[in-house]
Amino acid sequence: MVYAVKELFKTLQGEGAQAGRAAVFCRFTGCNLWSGREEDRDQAVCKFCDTDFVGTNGTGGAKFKDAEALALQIAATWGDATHRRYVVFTGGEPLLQLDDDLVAAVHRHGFEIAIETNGTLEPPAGVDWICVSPKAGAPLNLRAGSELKLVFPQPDLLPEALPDLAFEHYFLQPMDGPNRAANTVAVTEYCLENPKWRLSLQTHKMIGIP
Ligand SMILES: C[S@@+](CC[C@H](N)C(=O)[O-])C[C@H]1O[C@@H](n2cnc3c(N)ncnc32)[C@H](O)[C@@H]1O
Ligand SMILES: Nc1nc2[nH]cc(C(=O)O)c2c(=O)[nH]1
Ligand code: SF4
Ligand SMILES: [Mg+2]
Repeated sequence: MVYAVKELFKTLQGEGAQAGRAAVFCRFTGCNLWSGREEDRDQAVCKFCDTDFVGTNGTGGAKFKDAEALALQIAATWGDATHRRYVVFTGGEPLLQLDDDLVAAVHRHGFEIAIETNGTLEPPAGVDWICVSPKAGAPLNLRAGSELKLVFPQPDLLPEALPDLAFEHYFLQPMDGPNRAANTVAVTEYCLENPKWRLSLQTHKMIGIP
């Protein structure tokens, strides 16, 4: 199939349990919880998104004609190092496009595969690291994985209201926007009282990398 990619770049994973690790980020175009247009934000299921995922005009963005073409570009973006090759599929919502063919192609190129997903859709088999970030008002269908990363606060999706889940790690990430400082204080207090949860900061924003 053809894959629509907004941007493709190498950086450090900024968030969650893999923070600090070198990774190629493949940001797919499109999401099932928001059109990406500012005029639709108020009506969207997910209203706080910090990301432009519309079109294919970002750094390294393009339409790729098949899985091998995209895997080759991911490998070229990573460079020569053969050790700890890591790709993060994000978006937008990556599970609208990530399929068995692409998983197989990037595995053939020696990559571990991570996804950042809103948890509404099932992933293909073989994904090595699954980060689920549930959204208030959207179905949480993916209830197990490597890490749960809940953006906080979402008044209609508080941590204590989550159903039974089976993740290896549980993170709260302060919602970025006008209240980021207050949200960071609130997450800190929540983690102090509820040690199941850990603070995830968006460290890439702190150091000015993508
Ligand atoms: C842009 S989303 C793309 C992947 C997927 N659609 C999802 O929501 O998980 C990547 C990550 O950024 C988080 N995120 C989005 N907007 C944010 C904000 N304003 N503050 C903090 N985290 C945010 C999401 O919850 C998710 O964990
Ligand atoms: N450095 C960096 N780390 C990230 N972790 C998750 C991101 C995302 O937008 O999915 C992201 C991102 O956009 N940049
Ligand atoms: S689900 Fe993810 S990509 Fe979609 S609007 Fe929300 S944060 Fe953004
Ligand atoms: Mg981001």
